[in-house]
Amino acid sequence: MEMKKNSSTLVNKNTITSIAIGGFDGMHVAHQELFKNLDENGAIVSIESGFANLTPKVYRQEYSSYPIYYYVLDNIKHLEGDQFIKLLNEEFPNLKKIVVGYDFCFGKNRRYCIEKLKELFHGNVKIIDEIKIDDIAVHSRVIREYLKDGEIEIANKLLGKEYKIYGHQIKGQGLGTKSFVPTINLKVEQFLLPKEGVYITKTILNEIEYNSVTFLGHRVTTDGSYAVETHILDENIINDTYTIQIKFIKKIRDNLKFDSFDELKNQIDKDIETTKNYFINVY
Ligand SMILES: Cc1cc2nc3c(=O)[nH]c(=O)nc-3n(C[C@H](O)[C@H](O)[C@H](O)COP(=O)(O)O)c2cc1C
Ligand SMILES: Nc1ncnc2c1ncn2[C@@H]1O[C@H](COP(=O)(O)OP(=O)(O)OP(=O)(O)O)[C@@H](O)[C@H]1O
Repeated sequence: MEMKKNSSTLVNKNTITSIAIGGFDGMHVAHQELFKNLDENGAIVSIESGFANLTPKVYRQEYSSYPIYYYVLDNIKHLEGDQFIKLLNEEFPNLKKIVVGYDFCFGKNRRYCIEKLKELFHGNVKIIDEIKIDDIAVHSRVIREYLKDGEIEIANKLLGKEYKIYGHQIKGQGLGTKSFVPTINLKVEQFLLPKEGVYITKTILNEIEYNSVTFLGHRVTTDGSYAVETHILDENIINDTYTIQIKFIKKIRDNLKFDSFDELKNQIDKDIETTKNYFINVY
């Protein structure tokens, strides 16, 4: 069967001797634990469901030095167990070891799981027990729920890093500089956005990381439209970069509707103070 592989991956598949298999959205702590069990000729086999929104496909390689090969779930989900293993052996002719988690299942109707994998693959099968942090099982779906609740600190713990999104600059209402504070307005695609509210963040422009405070949500006080806006602290940035990255650190408050621009301005000033104090105390 014709398989789509990551065109940016230049490693010859004949050299690969071990693989980790899964969805790998988030490249979280448990995923990293799987990767630790790969040898130096290891690779990541990423099965694309089309729903990844923590680390959408093109952003995933950043989080591992092992080459990632992508397979579209729809192209392989009809396979019987032996056909799936045959495919892996054909794709990676020198495959000696497969690393998966305790809940890994594959093939038609996910009918085949760990025992079948051990039976069908003639090599080393390494199973990773369920990884938990502070008694919370680490899974992409669990991390998504924490982000949707604005629980960034827990999400980041499970991710093993600060949750980061990519976006590009768009024009805002033009109100910020005039009435409030200057902000960079972003258009974000593919990434899950945390709950509406105000967050302590870091913003990366041209590979330089700045302390920042970010609002995301419907601008209920002004035009009501959905916005992602970041204010860089203590810097007068003329931003000419197309790609902007935002790392989320902590939620300060919910999105609020104010009766006047003055009240919103006061609150934004307080948010900036809160953020500055955070960076002074933590870094
Ligand atoms: C730190 C910060 C907090 C904000 N909080 C709110 C808020 O609680 N409610 C709201 O409607 N808009 C909030 N905003 C968005 C402002 O309404 C927005 O910056 C203003 O409309 C200017 O938009 P513009 O950059 O498109 O001109 C906030 C903006 C910042 C930078
Ligand atoms: N907490 C965990 N402990 C051990 N292995 C895990 C854990 N989470 C995922 N894995 C393993 O990592 C690989 C990638 O799986 P997958 O991307 O589906 O993980 P997930 O985070 O559980 O995703 P989802 O929440 O969407 O099910 C699989 O082999 C899976 O068994």
